Amino acid sequence: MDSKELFSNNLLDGKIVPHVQREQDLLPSVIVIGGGISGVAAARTLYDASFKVILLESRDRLGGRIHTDYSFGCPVDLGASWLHGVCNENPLAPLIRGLGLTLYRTSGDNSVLYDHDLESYTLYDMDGHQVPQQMVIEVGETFKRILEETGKVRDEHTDDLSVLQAISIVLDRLPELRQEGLAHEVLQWYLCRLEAWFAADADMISLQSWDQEHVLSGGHGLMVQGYDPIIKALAKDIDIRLNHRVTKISSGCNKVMVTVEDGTSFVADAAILTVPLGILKAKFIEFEPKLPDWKVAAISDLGVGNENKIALRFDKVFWPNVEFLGVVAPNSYACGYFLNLHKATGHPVLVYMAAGRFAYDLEKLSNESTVDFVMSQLKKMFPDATEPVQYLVTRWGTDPNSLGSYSYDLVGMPEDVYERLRAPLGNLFFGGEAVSLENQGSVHGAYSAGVMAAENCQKLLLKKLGDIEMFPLGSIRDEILKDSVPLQISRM
Ligand SMILES: Cc1cc2nc3c(=O)[nH]c(=O)nc-3n(C[C@H](O)[C@H](O)[C@H](O)COP(=O)(O)OP(=O)(O)OC[C@H]3O[C@@H](n4cnc5c(N)ncnc54)[C@H](O)[C@@H]3O)c2cc1C
Repeated sequence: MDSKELFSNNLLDGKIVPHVQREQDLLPSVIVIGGGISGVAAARTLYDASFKVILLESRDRLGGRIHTDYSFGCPVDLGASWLHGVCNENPLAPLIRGLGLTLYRTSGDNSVLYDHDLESYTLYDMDGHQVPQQMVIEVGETFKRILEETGKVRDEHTDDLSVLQAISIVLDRLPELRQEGLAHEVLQWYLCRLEAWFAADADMISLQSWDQEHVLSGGHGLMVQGYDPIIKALAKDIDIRLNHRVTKISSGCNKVMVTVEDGTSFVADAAILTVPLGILKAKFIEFEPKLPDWKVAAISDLGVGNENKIALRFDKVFWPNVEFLGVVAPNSYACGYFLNLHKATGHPVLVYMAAGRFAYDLEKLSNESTVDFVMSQLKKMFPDATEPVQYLVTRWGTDPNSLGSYSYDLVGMPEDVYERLRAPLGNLFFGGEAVSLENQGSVHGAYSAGVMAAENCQKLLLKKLGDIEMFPLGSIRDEILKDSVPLQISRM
C-alpha cells in the first residue's frame, strides 16, 4: 500500500526499548474515525485492551455533537445536555459517578412525550398572556389520549403512516378530542415538544416506531458541569489527530487504509467508523470497495433530524423560576420554548431550542437575525426583557461535520435498518449514535455503540491472530504499559 504514514511508526516514535517494540508490533492496530462520544469510547476500549489505536477527527476539537462552551463563564452545552435515564443501568453512570459530575433532574418520568414535569414550565400565548396552568394540564392529558388512540390506527394499518397522519385520523374519529382557540395552541405546543424529541416534524416520524424505544428509567437530568468532562476522561492518553478529515476508506487483504484530506494515509488491521449518519448520507467519504447496496439502503432509510440552540446570557434574571418558558401558537412550527439554565446552574442563561424544519429555516438567517427573532419571542412573554450580553447560535444541520443533530425513525423505515447499519464489512466496523442497539439519538446510546464496535473489532482481530489463549496479550500489555507511561507524559 502506498501511504505517506505508517501506523506503528507513528504510535511508538521509536522510543520504546527494542524487545518491547517487537512485541508491540505484534499488537493489532485500529483506526477510529470520528472523535465524538462513540469514537472516544471505542478508542478507550481498545486502548485499555492494549491495542494500538489512533483516532482521526475532522474538527479542531473532540466531542462532536457534544460541545460544552465555556465562553459565558459557565458551561453551556450546545449539543447534548441531558442524560436520558438517570439510573445505574445507564452505561454512562459509572463515568459520571467516578468524575463526581452533578445532574439536575428536570423530570422523573421516562416518557418521550414530555422530558420534564408539567408543573415545571410556564406557557404564554402570542400576546404575552400566561396560559392558565389548569388548561396546560388538561390539554396535556388530551394529547396523551390522542397518542394512545394512534396506537389503534397503527394496529389497523400494515403500511407505515406518519405520526401526524395518525393524529389527524384520531381527531376525525373522535372530534371531542379536538381543541379550539388557546387550547388548540397548547396542543400544538405539546406536538412541538414531541417533534423536538425526534428533531423532526410529525409528518416525517414513523407511526410504527416512534414509541418503541426502550427509554431508561430515572427520568432526564441536565449535566450541570456539561458533558465535556466525560469526553476528556475517555480521551485521556489516546493518540488523537485533530483536523484530520477522512475522505477515503479502502479495505481488503486484512488491512484498512484510511486517507485524510491532505492525502496522508493511515494503515491498520481494522477501522471503526463513527462519523454522523448525515455525513454518510452526503457521501463525503469514498469507500473502496463500494458499500454494498443493503448498507447504502440502510443509510438512506434512517432519518436525520435537526435541532439548534440559541444560548443567551443576560446581566440579570427577569424571568420566573421555572425550568421551561414556552410560547404557544396556532401550529407546532410557530411554537417555541426556552430552557432556563438559571434554575439548574444559577447562571442568568436562557437556551432557546428549535427542531425540525424550523431549525433548518433558522440556519438560513445570520446569527444576529436569529438572535433578533429569538428576542422577539422572549419579548412577547416579557416586554421589559433586556438585551443579551452574549449569545451563541448553533448550526448543526449545515455544519459539514454533522449535517444534522441525531437520527430518528423515518416513515416507512424497514425494521432491520439498525442491524444493517451496525453490521461490519470485513475489518471495517460501524459505531455512532445511529447504530445503537436501543437508544439511537442519545449520548449513552452512542457511547454503547462505540464500545460494542470496539469489542467486536477486538474479537475479530484476536481470532485472526489465532487462539486467544496462545496470544500473551496480558504480559505484553503489562510491559508496554509500564514502558509507555513516560512516553505519554512526554507528549503532554
Ligand atoms: C442540539 C443537540 C441536542 C442534543 N441533545 C441530547 C441530549 O440532551 N441528550 C442526549 O443523550 N443526546 C442528545 N443529542 C444527541 C447526542 O449529542 C448524539 O447522539 C451523540 O453525541 C452522538 O455521538 P457520536 O459519537 O455518534 O457522533 P458525533 O458526536 O457527531 O461524533 C462524530 C465525529 O465525527 C467527526 N467527523 C465527521 N466527519 C468526519 C470525517 N470525514 N473524518 C473524521 N471525522 C469526522 C465529527 O466532527 C464528530 O466529532 C443532542 C444532539 C444535538 C445536536
